[in-house]
Amino acid sequence: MRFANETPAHDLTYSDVFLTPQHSAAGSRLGVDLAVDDPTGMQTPIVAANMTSVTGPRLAAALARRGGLGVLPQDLPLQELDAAIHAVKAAPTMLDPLVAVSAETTVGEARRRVPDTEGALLTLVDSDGEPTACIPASRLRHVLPDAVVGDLVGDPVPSIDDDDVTDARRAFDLIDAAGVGAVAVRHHGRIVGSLSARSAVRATLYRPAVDAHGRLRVAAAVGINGDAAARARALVQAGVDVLVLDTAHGHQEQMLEALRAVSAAELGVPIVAGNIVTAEAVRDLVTAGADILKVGVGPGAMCTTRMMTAVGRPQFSAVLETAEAARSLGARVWADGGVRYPRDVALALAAGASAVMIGSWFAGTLEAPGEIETDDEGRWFKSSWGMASTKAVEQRFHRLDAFERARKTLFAEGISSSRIYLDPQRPSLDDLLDMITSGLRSSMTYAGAATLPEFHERAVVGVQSAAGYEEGKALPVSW
Ligand SMILES: NC(=O)C1=CN([C@@H]2O[C@H](COP(=O)(O)OP(=O)(O)OC[C@H]3O[C@@H](n4cnc5c(N)ncnc54)[C@H](OP(=O)(O)O)[C@@H]3O)[C@@H](O)[C@H]2O)C=CC1
Ligand SMILES: Nc1nc2c(ncn2[C@@H]2O[C@H](COP(=O)(O)O)[C@@H](O)[C@H]2O)c(=O)[nH]1
Ligand SMILES: [K+]
Repeated sequence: MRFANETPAHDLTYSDVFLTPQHSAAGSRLGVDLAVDDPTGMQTPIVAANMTSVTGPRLAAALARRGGLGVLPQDLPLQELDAAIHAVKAAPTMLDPLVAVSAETTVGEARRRVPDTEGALLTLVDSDGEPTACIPASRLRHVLPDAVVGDLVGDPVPSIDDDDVTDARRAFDLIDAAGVGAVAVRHHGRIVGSLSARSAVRATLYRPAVDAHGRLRVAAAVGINGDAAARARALVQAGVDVLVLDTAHGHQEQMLEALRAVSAAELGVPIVAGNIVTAEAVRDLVTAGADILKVGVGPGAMCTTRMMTAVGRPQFSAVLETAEAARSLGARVWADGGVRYPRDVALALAAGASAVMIGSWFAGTLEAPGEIETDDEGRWFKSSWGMASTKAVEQRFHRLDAFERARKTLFAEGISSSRIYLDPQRPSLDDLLDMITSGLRSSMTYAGAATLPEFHERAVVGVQSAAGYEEGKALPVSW
């Protein structure tokens, strides 16, 4: 990447910069390869943050199915992490996962689990948990919320055989020929999943991130307090593919000790560590054993660090400088935090990040762990909070006595409660990924790049005024 004019004298963030179009030989946006240039096995450069309100097994599986990686948070007890890792490993790589409801489930509850969007299905299960029929979520439309799903079954949606699903194009044609948005998928007559026409299309655009056994990949975070190496070993034994050593101030002695210990354990998985924002921190953490650095102090949507401490660094410059330092040592960086538009993802990758970590944006999806709530105007939202907020600190240290817990909460550097609204047009993670990756694919062809390393090499970045940034926004009503 190079700047179009002289290298700026001060640090910049995403909205300060723009990409200039370059001569392109890339024929089509569909020909762009998004495979990730780091050792994690990702096929799409998107990581879901290790935040309790963002990444659980459902979101991690949904993201890995599209080539990205979910990082399970360090605050979960080991037993729960173990179950979450197993759930991701058991999840389908191609089919849509079943959302099971019983005949007694109320319509209100079913609607909160599967909103009425194109191709959305509910799967009715019997008392043994065995799927008996898939029905479209649209069937719950105009029905009172206290009715039960069992009374609405009627004709189930058509089904196809799982042999037909190995070829996504053929599966799409079968779904299309059936005249429905989605079908049930059967193996020897038993319902094993469902597939929407959109998912069949997506299967031709994304490659899942899978391990050597063809199972979806998943990462997990480890804090720096306690025996980090023992916890890391337990996680790898449970099946984790990538470890993320994570603390607010990654350039500290406790982190370096934890990194040395985890690295010495030779667990055979890539080690990500952070958060940092300087080239000096890159060198220290790589020397201690990090393969990838997690970069970003203060850009996060739930983060109050900059206002509390004045510490941090505008994210574009932080990524640019650390990525260069990391690449010179054979390491990589992930750009963590502050991503609000697809353009921010493109800019982080142009600056040299191998992947981009997203938190709050993904908290507002169907797949995020929280329940859907409804505000006074009927709009759907999910609750989110920062991992350094009073709420998170109280949860993390619930085992400490009240006095010690009170001392810890003094240092809160995050928001305890925020509402992340679901976009009614794009309520699922898949919808957001489509938006992000189509923006990115297009961005890459404007820069004349067919792969992410080429994008980093060829990108030319300009610096803009606030008015220049404002000009780029769409106008929903006339001016
Ligand atoms: N990217 C970002 O900008 C930030 C991210 N976070 C996220 O919040 C979560 C919790 O992280 P964290 O608060 O580090 O908790 P951890 O549980 O990981 O503990 C941090 C340890 O580092 C010590 N420490 C020393 N200086 C600092 C400092 N300036 N900030 C924080 N700890 C310090 C703490 O001791 P003691 O408590 O005694 O001081 C404690 O022992 C993580 O997921 C982290 O990524 C949090 C803040 C900023
Ligand atoms: N200073 C704080 N940073 C936090 C907190 N919780 C999470 N984070 C960081 O934000 C990113 C995600 O950024 P987003 O803009 O996509 O939401 C996450 O990975 C952490 O690094 C917090 O409480 N305080
Ligand atoms: K912030």
